[in-house]
Amino acid sequence: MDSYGPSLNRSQSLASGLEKTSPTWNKPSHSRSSSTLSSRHSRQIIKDWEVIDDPHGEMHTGVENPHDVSTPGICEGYLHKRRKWPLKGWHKRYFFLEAGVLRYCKNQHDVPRGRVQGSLDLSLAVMSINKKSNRIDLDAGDIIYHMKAKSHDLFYIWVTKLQAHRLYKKNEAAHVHSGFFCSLSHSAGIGQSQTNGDLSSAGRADSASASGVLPSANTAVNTKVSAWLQQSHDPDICIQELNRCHVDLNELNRLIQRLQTLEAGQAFTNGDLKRIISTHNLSLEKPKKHRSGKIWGHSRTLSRVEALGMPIRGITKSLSSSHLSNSSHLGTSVPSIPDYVYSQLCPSTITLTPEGKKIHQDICATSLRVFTSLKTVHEALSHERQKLQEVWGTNNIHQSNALAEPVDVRRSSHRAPSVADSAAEYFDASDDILCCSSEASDESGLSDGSTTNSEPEEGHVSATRKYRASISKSPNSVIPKSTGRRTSLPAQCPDNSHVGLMAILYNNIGKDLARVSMPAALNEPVNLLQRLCEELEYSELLDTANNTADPYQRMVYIAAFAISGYSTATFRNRYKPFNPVLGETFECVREDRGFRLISEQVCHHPPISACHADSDNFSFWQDQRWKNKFWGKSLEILPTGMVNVTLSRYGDHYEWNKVVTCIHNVLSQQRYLEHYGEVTIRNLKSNACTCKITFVKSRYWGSETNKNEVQGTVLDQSGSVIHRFGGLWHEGIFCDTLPTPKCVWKPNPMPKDYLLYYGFSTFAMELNELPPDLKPLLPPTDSRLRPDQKLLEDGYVDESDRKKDHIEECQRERRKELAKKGEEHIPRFFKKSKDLCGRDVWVTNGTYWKLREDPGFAKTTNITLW
Ligand SMILES: CC(C)CCC[C@@H](C)[C@H]1CC[C@H]2[C@@H]3CC=C4C[C@@H](O)CC[C@]4(C)[C@H]3CC[C@]12C
Repeated sequence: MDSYGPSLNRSQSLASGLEKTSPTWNKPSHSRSSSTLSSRHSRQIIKDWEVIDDPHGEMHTGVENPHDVSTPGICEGYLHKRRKWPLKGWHKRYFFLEAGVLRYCKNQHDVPRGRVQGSLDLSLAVMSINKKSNRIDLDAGDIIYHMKAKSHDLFYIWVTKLQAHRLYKKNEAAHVHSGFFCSLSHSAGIGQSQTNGDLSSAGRADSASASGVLPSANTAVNTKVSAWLQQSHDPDICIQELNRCHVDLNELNRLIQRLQTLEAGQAFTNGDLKRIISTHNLSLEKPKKHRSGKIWGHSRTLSRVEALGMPIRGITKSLSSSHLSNSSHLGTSVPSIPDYVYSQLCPSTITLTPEGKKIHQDICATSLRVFTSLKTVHEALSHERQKLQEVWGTNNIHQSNALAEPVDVRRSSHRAPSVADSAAEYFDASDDILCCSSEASDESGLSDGSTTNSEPEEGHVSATRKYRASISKSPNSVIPKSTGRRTSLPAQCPDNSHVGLMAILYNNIGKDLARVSMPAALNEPVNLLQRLCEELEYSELLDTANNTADPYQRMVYIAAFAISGYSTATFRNRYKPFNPVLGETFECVREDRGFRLISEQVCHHPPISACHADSDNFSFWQDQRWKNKFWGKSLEILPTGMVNVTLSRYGDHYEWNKVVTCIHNVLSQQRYLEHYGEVTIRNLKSNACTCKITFVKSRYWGSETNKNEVQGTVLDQSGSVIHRFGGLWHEGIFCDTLPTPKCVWKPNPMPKDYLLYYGFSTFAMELNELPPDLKPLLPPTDSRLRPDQKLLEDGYVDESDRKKDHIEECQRERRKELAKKGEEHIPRFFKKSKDLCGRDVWVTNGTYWKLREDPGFAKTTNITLW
């Protein structure tokens, strides 16, 4: 098995499909950069990985069927697919590629039975390949497939096929969109004349609403939208371009038909070979000898060639291998195509007589024209989309907050794409964004399962449905009594939709997100130290656990606590917490909840935040660091380090891992968060029971109700299930095996207008509050005293940005100073230690609260951070 981490380490440029060298990727030394991308079409290789772009200069024109010139042939066969968690490794899956959609089944026989395990729309996917290990990764935002071919020749064929299908699917999407737009324009009376149809706004709005495109109920919106339509010239551009396209496509059709009539028989080029591969239906499985002679999956392809009874002209085995070996980007030496695949390549397409060559050139030129037209249409539509959004946004304040809405009311990627959505998706997918890891070598077991589509056991979905129904029947948690703390932030969150996230992510490929400086407009006014504290929002579950005599029931409450920590993410995908500077601290004293917490940024490289909380009932500590992997469309956060809880009454010491958090569609407006993976909770002081919690990865085609699903079991020493519970990490957890079945946890109601205030819960809002009587007690390193964060909280985004730059600059200076002296930063309130398994951990050194009381931080020597 090849390693996972290095595969994601990608760092140079590549000319995929095109025989040219593209500019080398330059990573700026300073992480903060708003510069545009060095080259939109640059391709990158980090280590052995390459991001495969669409072959812009080269059209894959299928010539098999002149009436359907652009449909690439089917491709099917076994590939290895990275296993779902919790198991590592690979399993063999039968893949079936047709009309731009890749589906897979457990085996070949499941295909005709329709037992599809997963499917991925290639037009939405960023494709990365590793030719050394024959690996292909597809990231479609919602779904990521990691695949491996068993030989280099099959790898070559699959990549060629996938490329062709992706291009096909994208073009198809563009056609659908332009067709849609045309019909919209036609129904609005613009007509074919291409003159600026002088339409009354009422006419346009009426026809649009009649076709159900615009919400007819909202007349204010309709009026705005019709005003927008009136100003728009882009629809006319689209119509002109599409007419041009139509003419060109007719020409293409004619050329291809002529080409087909010509005889094959001459040498062919790499381009030909790729084209042939793209065009044909291929079954990549070795035909097995079968009594009836009928083999599923081959009958269609092999029998066609056989039925034609054609001698293989034009291609000879030796030729094919020599040509393959020159192949532009798939490898220095590509082995010959296996016989059983080779025999499926119909030779009639290799028509390269001089006349054939000329036709071929014409086809390419015409295809390019079509491509350019479609690009123009696409740009025009994107522009229209933006305008439509603006109009919509001014009418609907929540529109701008749509991102932060609960996942189950959003998920636009799961409905049929709208014109606007698809245009954005198309744009996203055609950008060269590479997949990378913040770590050079990452063997993290967590990441292993994280990116595959989980295939929950049968019954999972129905169990969650039941849990969900029970949760909704359970009373809401009592609204917490007034604590005298603030109930709102001083200022609303800024609009950050203009910030060029793509350039930032590009420029910081391979870096820890926790070290990447972003414009303050992307930040939320809490930092990662404070977010650690947020995990204690439902600390009452630990209090309950400490008052529960039965060890199995106790475990249920510990599990509910572990899950509750993830619920803060529900409305928080638009802003990033501030990165604490080295030596920054944060304290949180909650008399009302009976705990106090301290946290400190203990290490900068890698960034590590440590925390420790105490109460009469429990202690809670963890040191958090995470790696991030950028797959082109999604950003995975892989936390390392364990969470620890001890309970005073029973002396239990629970320890558990964290799951992966994935920010899907990170660059687009369809961004959403998902947690997935398995948590194991162990009690290090007793073997009586363990707990397994599964954060189920949602299925792309699943119903909205299986999003954010969590299921868990408490097991006794022998592995028997003692308790079962489940629900959704943003809605609550129900346990039906307790003496009285009940909802063990439900999130607190959100404060008023929470979407306008970063999606913060009341608890989150209180974190950065600085009451006057607290100020003199804090060390000057406390996050509440950090001026940039405060400025942002108060709504001064530009000032915050400048201050942030300054603070980061100061941190760099301090680091240089230390390095000059050959010294290392020593954290003030935490020390490095080893846990029972020998892992490095950061634990409290017990000095914070003592110093705070005596002599008080005003009288100690403190470092100046800002
Ligand atoms: C680029 C920006 C604007 C996109 C937003 C990024 C946000 C959503 C990311 C950045 C850092 C991320 C956090 C980093 C670490 C953890 C700890 C983990 O155990 C739970 C998820 C959690 C708490 C992440 C939630 C999502 C997060 C807040």
